[in-house]
Amino acid sequence: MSDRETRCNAGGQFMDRGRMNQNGVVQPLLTDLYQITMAYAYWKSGKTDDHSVFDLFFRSNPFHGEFTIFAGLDECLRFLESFHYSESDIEYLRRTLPEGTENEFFDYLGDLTAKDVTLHAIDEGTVAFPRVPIIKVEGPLIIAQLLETTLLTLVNYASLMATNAARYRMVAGKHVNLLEFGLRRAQGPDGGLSASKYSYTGGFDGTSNVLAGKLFNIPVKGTHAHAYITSFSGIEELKARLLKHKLTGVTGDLLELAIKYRQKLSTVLNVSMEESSEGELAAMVSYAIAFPDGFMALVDTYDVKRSGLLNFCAVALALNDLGYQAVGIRIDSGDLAYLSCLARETFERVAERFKVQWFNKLTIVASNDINEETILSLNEQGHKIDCFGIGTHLVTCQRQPALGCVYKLVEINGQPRIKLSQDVEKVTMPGHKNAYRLYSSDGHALIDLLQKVSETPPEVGQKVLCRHPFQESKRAYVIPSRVEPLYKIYWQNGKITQKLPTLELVREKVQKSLKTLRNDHKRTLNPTPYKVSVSDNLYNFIHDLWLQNAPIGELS
Ligand SMILES: Nc1ncnc2c1ncn2[C@@H]1O[C@H](COP(=O)(O)OP(=O)(O)OP(=O)(O)O)[C@@H](O)[C@H]1O
Ligand SMILES: O=P(O)(O)OC[C@H]1O[C@H](OP(=O)(O)OP(=O)(O)O)[C@H](O)[C@@H]1O
Ligand SMILES: O=C(O)c1cccnc1
Ligand SMILES: [Mg+2]
Repeated sequence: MSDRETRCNAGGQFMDRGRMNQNGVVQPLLTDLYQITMAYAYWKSGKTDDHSVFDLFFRSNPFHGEFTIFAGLDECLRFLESFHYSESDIEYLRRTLPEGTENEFFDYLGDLTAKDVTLHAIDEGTVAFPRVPIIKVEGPLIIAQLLETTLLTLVNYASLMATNAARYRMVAGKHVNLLEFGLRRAQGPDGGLSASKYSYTGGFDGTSNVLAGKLFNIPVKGTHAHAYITSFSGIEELKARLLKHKLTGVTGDLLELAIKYRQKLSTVLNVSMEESSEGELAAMVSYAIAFPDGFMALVDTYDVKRSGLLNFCAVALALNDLGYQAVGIRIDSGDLAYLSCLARETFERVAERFKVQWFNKLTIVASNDINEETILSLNEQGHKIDCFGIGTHLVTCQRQPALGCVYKLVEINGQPRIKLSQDVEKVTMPGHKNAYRLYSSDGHALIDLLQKVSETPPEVGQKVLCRHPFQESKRAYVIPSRVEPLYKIYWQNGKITQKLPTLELVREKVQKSLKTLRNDHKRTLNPTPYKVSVSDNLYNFIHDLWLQNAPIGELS
């Protein structure tokens, strides 16, 4: 059994490499069968070592937006590092490929690694745009081809998720906490883990997913479910009601104190005690005893106004008598704008009436089918929510469930390759290219420029002609104030060649990179497209090759 298999089987799905964890499901057989059948045919036809260049790019931005956050590079590099068919992989392939597949091919596969491949990429966490390759893979045709599906699966969802999360962060603003609550609704366990990881990358503050917390060192956060409240039907069920004072250690009766405050509060808040739920009170008292320093309660099980807030404030005031400060509430149904304002007013009134200043700072968490539009609408209406717990729409990427990154051969043995299509958008940009981001004097990204690798890079202060790749009349001169070469070599000679950033640093990079984008590219409604251009030289090269390759029809 290989090293990989031992670790996967013994340690569960993830392998601890001392850095970020690698998903054990990511292995050479996590691919489409056609990669392996092509590999055999390449091998048979003597093409294994043809020097190839593949571009990995997407054709349009997700969510009707004009930017995409590139994520997943770290996992791609770990995949290259561990790329090796185990004995049982080879054994499986022998059984699976057609009879007559030559034995020597399997021996060849058994020795295959990614050491002869060079991978160029833009930095993980950077904003990226359609048609500009985010990864370029260069090396022997057979291995470069075999990497296609796995690299795509590692980049597509990661980038989609990070982009989605970044969009939620943009609409929610800097000061609101965003928690990912999506595991139960995600596309399976692996989708759930990736969602937690990449929503953190995109700008969320934490996740409810405990395994993601352990594996990726993401803050884990949460409240409790309605079941906790409904599991109590009255105060007589309370087995524990005593709590020691935080400072003096003197035991107090939390239930008795809460009942006393509940009575007073019913007048202050003008709600009747009879209408409120005693089961809910009992549940809150018991939860507060379990977590006196972290008391956070769900207040919408019966009625936020008539029951939840009254019971919460009663327990929080009782805790205060015993030297503790409650944390806050979660609202999971109803009109979140109205209820959050009501809760905040209630806390302010209680703070004043009972002289407990910290009540003003209680946290209000809102959840329940929240998406980008809900947050925008809540912002318009005015709300007092400090934290959104977001699940389904975030992790399933409701507005667009897939990013369409593709992996295309653009050069072989120094010869450019072009894939033609009736649809201009789908014509590939041939040849090995470099990409530069050109910035204006105010620090904003102006345009991305693709060139042939043989061309001299654009220079600061020098006028450069930037052309639309397919529309002849669209071109502009740009005098950049800064030129950023977008690619770095991340993998070469069998090694990762850059110091890889931690997840935390990638998360910071996302926000920094987004800052370089003008607001009109980032707005939700009808954002301005960011320009992606080619050099004059590349333009002519593409169009000459296009003409050479497009068959000439005959009319009769
Ligand atoms: N003030 C608001 N403005 C816009 N959308 C809101 C507002 N308050 C809540 N929402 C959203 O409206 C939807 C309400 O959903 P729904 O009617 O299914 O829930 P509910 O009846 O309040 O609660 P539940 O069915 O979970 O008990 C949710 O998607 C929620 O995020
Ligand atoms: O709404 P989301 O964005 O997916 O956020 C996560 C949801 O998960 C929980 O609901 P639960 O599974 O208890 O179901 P319910 O609230 O829909 O009844 C929680 O109370 C949130 O409502
Ligand atoms: O901790 C929570 O409040 C939570 C976690 C997952 C789903 N819904 C809510
Ligand atoms: Mg819900």
